[in-house]
Amino acid sequence: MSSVPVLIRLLASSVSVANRAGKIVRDVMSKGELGIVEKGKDDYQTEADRSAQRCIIASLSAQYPKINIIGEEDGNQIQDSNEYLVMDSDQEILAINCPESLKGVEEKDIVVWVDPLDGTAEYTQGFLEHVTVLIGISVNERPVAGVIHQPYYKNVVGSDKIIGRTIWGLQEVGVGGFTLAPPPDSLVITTTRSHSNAIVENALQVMNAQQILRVGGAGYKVLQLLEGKASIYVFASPGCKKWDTCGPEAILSAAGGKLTDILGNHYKYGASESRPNKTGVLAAVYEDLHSYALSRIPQELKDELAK
Ligand SMILES: Nc1ncnc2c1ncn2[C@@H]1O[C@H](COP(=O)(O)O)[C@@H](O)[C@H]1OP(=O)(O)O
Ligand SMILES: [Mg+2]
Ligand SMILES: [Mg+2]
Ligand SMILES: [Mg+2]
Repeated sequence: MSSVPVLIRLLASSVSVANRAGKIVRDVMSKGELGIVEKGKDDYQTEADRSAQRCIIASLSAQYPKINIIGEEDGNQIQDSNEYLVMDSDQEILAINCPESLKGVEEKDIVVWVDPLDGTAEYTQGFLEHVTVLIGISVNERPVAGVIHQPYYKNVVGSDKIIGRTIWGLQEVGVGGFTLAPPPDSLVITTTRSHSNAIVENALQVMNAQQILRVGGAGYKVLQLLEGKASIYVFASPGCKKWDTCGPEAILSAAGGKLTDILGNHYKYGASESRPNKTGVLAAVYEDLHSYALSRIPQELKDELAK
């Protein structure tokens, strides 16, 4: 067990803890007491965000004390979180052959970005399939592994109905938990449904898209790219933060895709980086779609966001 490199063990633990966090998200909803707190304009937190984060951070920090773990929500009372401790590891991930380049990674080299519930606005409004739990693992400022868990995904396996699924990605290994599909035949853009503004709309208009999907969450939109439901994810606004993109970017790049800001630059995921992704999000599985979108965005709009 201890011969398994820490990065693989951490990804295996992240898959297990994301599953548990997803159950917490469902349980809070079915109890019906969301405990909504307004953090800012169009920015909410619920009991599900708080409890899921406590579960993830308590579980990972108990097992990996030297890793820097950064979560979206404030105020983690780790001391009374024992009921939430998840010490399991996903066996399929544990069996992965670690890429040579990641074998020597130590706990102190790793920064983990946690979004316990991505798509909080949609969660409170009943768009439950948009909700995800995101765990992003970065090394040397780059996302190398990640997990997107969908607590409300409906699966039918034989005669059994299974709720929830977990998607993972690891640099140089690939992705799992779903089937990668080619992009749609026509240009389909996916974007925000709850954080739009004039600049966001301007960046959509110039794309000449056949269809614009307005859905919640960075995790869900990246999944739409991976499953061939959308061609490009365009969000020309500063609202997303490092925990929104670290996990999804890791999975997208493990699948050969690309996530950048709207200027085409990669975000860095070191612990001292500022939290907001100030210059927006542009993502696609295919390089030509990403560069098409990049070429369509007017320079004035890029300058406006980069200001
Ligand atoms: N203006 C904003 N204020 C707070 N969070 C934002 C904002 N814009 C985006 N986000 C975060 O980025 C995610 C993706 O954005 P969108 O759904 O608008 O495309 C949101 O679900 C939200 O994450 P979270 O729900 O975890 O707070
Ligand atoms: Mg939030
Ligand atoms: Mg989020
Ligand atoms: Mg969140």
